[in-house]
Amino acid sequence: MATRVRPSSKRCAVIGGSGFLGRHLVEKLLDRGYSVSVFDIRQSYELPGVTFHQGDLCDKQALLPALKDVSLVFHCASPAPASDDRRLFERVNIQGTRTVIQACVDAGVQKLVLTSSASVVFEGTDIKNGKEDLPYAKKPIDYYTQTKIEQEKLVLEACDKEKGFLTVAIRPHGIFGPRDPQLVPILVDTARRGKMKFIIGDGTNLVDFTFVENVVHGHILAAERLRSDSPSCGKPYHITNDEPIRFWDFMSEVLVGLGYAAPRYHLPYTLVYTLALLLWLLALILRPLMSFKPTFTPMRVALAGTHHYYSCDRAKQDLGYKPVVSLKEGIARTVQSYPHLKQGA
Ligand SMILES: NC(=O)C1=CN([C@@H]2O[C@H](COP(=O)(O)OP(=O)(O)OC[C@H]3O[C@@H](n4cnc5c(N)ncnc54)[C@H](O)[C@@H]3O)[C@@H](O)[C@H]2O)C=CC1
Ligand SMILES: CC(C)CCC[C@@H](C)[C@H]1CC[C@H]2C3=C(CC[C@]12C)[C@@]1(C)CCC(=O)C[C@@H]1CC3
Repeated sequence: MATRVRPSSKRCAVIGGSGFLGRHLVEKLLDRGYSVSVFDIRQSYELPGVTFHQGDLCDKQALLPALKDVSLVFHCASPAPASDDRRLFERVNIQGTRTVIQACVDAGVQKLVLTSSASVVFEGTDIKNGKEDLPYAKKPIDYYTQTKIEQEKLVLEACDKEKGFLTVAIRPHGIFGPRDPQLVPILVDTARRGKMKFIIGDGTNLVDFTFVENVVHGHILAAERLRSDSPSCGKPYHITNDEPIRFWDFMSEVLVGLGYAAPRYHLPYTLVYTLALLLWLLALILRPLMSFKPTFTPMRVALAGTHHYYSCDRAKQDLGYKPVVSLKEGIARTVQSYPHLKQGA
């Protein structure tokens, strides 16, 4: 009888490995002695120990070679939230994730770790110390979040101990750090256009921002602790810095660190949210004629003006998680990594 060769436990694949989080994850996996296969629609770097496979994750035939002899897969690919493209999110995050699961099963992969998002429970209203048992948002704030919910459900429901296919989801929030293409660049662009003078609301709302290395640490712990007898099978885990900070203090620290002025003047939350909603509707109506992207989208205003921070107690208890980089150090390292975004550069 032919015996199936069990893939090496030190060989893994990172789908979305060319992205911000994906690349940090790949670098840490290499440090820890893994050999890594990256699957992404684009290739953004080269590293010894990494094999690149370029393709669309919606294509199972393209995925399979990247999963050959791999026992562990990290799925951290997604279209950028700012694209606000419903069809693209549905195709990649929902149908594509079904394809990823099928490809993993066909290739004999034993563990799948999904990068979900803490936003799957966020509806635009306050969440204080939210735990994983909060229900999924019934009215998600955008298409991105809507499809991240469906994606997480698909991955967690696919966990099958009998068949030896184990899954877990990590829910980070507000990832920042060197090479982030989103948070700091958008913030600096807004400041350079003179639009970062205002604080939305009273400025006291607490939010989680998570240094990328802590997110990576959470993913690796989840993967290494995932066994058929572990409590994490088929479960989601919040991974944050565990240091909620006032949204506007975080923005101010980054801006001041890069030489820009901190926002000072207050605007009422409801007024800004209503204006953002009207602008978003206008952009939607005018889309066939012209394209414009408002900076203050309803999603960003909701994120900037409400409390939303999450408890990591479950990750601490089941995974032994503890942040490895403090918020203070994370901000300092991030600011230092963007010399080209400094005022006057
Ligand atoms: N950045 C943040 O604050 C947060 C991000 N997340 C999640 O973390 C994950 C990683 O996000 P980032 O690194 O920030 O984004 P990113 O945009 O830097 O990386 C995503 C990667 O996915 C790839 N990708 C997109 N569509 C693909 C497709 N059809 N086939 C193959 N590859 C494809 C992109 O090329 C890119 O390299 C995503 O799943 C995102 O939803 C969750 C919470 C917060
Ligand atoms: C213009 C300013 C009011 C805001 C500038 C900063 C924002 C670009 C970021 C502040 C919070 C960030 C965030 C995300 C993207 C970037 C911000 C809106 C996510 C939506 C990324 C994807 C997720 O899963 C959740 C994140 C929440 C926080």
